Amino acid sequence: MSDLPAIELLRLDPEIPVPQRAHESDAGVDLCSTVDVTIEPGERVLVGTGIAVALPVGTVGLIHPRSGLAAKSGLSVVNTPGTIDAGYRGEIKVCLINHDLRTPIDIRRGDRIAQLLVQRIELVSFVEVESLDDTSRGTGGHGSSGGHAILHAVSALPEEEAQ
Ligand SMILES: O=c1ccn([C@H]2C[C@H](O)[C@@H](COP(=O)(O)OP(=O)(O)OP(=O)(O)O)O2)c(=O)[nH]1
Ligand SMILES: [Mg+2]
Repeated sequence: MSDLPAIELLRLDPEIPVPQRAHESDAGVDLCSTVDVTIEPGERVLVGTGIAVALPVGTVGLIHPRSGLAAKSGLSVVNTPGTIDAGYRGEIKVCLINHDLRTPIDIRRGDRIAQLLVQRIELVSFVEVESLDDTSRGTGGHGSSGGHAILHAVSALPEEEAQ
């Protein structure tokens, strides 16, 4: 499916399965927790996956949350997407967070907690200049083009409540 060579993968914890795609065209392979842990509402915890990889130079590994767990329980990844550098040979770890306001999340050893995507990247260089070219966007950002749901919600309120 990819013209990259198969990526060397080390199981640091032999009981953890080799990461798999749930379906052959899925973007990510699922990563499992090596530990049992309970994440309290609003808390975060760094969890090992028992996996190390040797990514080819010119690629990056990205750690994404799993949408099912996010929707059902509020589980996410603090630094989503996590960046796995091509030169990194340590254990892939996932910084999980419980976004639910009330309910703790129980993670069991072997649970699929996140997914690893591998993407090609450009190892660009940067050159310092005195000024940048003109564009239609210019320096506008952070909502300069409008159309934000929160603004619609506020403007839909009766005038005294919107103050
Ligand atoms: O979710 C993640 C993110 C990173 N890493 C590992 C692989 C990555 O190559 C290394 C460094 O990650 P990053 O550059 O995001 O962290 P940093 O805080 O900048 O650390 P460093 O100074 O080591 O680059 O940590 C993980 O295992 N999981
Ligand atoms: Mg870094």
